[in-house]
Amino acid sequence: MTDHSKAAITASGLRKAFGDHVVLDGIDVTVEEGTVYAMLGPNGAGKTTTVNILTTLLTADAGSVVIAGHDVASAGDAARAAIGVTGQFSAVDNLLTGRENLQLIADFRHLGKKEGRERGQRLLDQFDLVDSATKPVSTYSQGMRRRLDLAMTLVGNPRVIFLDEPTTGLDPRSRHSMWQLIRELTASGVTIFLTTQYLDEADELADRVAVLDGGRIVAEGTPDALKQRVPGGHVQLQFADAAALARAAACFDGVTSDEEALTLSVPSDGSPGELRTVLDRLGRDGIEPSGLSMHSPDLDDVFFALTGNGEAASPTTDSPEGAVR
Ligand SMILES: Nc1ncnc2c1ncn2[C@@H]1O[C@H](COP(=O)(O)OP(=O)(O)OP(=O)(O)O)[C@@H](O)[C@H]1O
Repeated sequence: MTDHSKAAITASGLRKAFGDHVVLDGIDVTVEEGTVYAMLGPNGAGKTTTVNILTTLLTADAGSVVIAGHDVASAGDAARAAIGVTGQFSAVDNLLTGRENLQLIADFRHLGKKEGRERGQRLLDQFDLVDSATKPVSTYSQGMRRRLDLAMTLVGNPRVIFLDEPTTGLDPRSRHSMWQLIRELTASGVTIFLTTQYLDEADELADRVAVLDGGRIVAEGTPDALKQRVPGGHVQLQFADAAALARAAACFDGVTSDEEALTLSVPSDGSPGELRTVLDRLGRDGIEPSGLSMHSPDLDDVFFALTGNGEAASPTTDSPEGAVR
């Protein structure tokens, strides 16, 4: 990885309450230039509130925010000039075509006719929207709308981009194409702050991940470092019938058995030695599993261990594979 020494986003001691509901209870965020920072959290954890404060749409009750070297309290305009925001609710105008939407933003940014047209064309190319450029957005698929929304964010050439749940509700193919676009943006030096409910998305894209829960950041680090913090590795054993499953379950402490799937999860560090111990123990009672697989801890394990609130994290839209369940 490149050596990133400058922070694109620094927030310290952010607090926000709505009435007596404390949503953010003193959070600190540092995002290095040219990296992807993912904020994870169950529904209602305060992710959008954080994005709104970092992007100056909302004022914090306490704390400070510096974006691309500009303090939002004293140099809000300069901070805003450096950022682009793509929210959960698309900003595109359905009645206009893709090209017209891009042109509108270019005009709004006073880019000048020629430059606006050229930048719009480049973005249509980059985001694979050329064929639909002259069709009204009302005819676009969800994935196309999200791509156009992100393209519109890029018209102003922002150095820091905020993506609030960029792939919620997208089908797997559209998610992957969005991920690819995000990777290309970071490769060009752009800094990305994204919120997501999808742990695999954070794992795929983020250099650092923060888990927000109860108004605080309960864990922060690289995806690998976070995975090392929680147990979650296990051997999953499959059995041919319920009787074998029950006998096997009695051999170990701390196991989880699934009587419908006829599987047993035995906590393990995933080493060959531990696997041998498990199989030897079953062998002593003459129990033979019909299949087995090893599982290393993943971000799901981190999330559930740290938030204790897995159910609340279920997305309200269709969940693509890898969503929080
Ligand atoms: N303007 C507001 N007035 C009152 N309460 C608010 C306001 N905005 C947000 N909240 C509350 O603050 C809490 C955090 O909301 P926020 O939208 O930041 O969460 P989130 O983590 O983004 O959730 P989701 O994943 O559902 O988008 C919620 O309980 C929400 O109801």
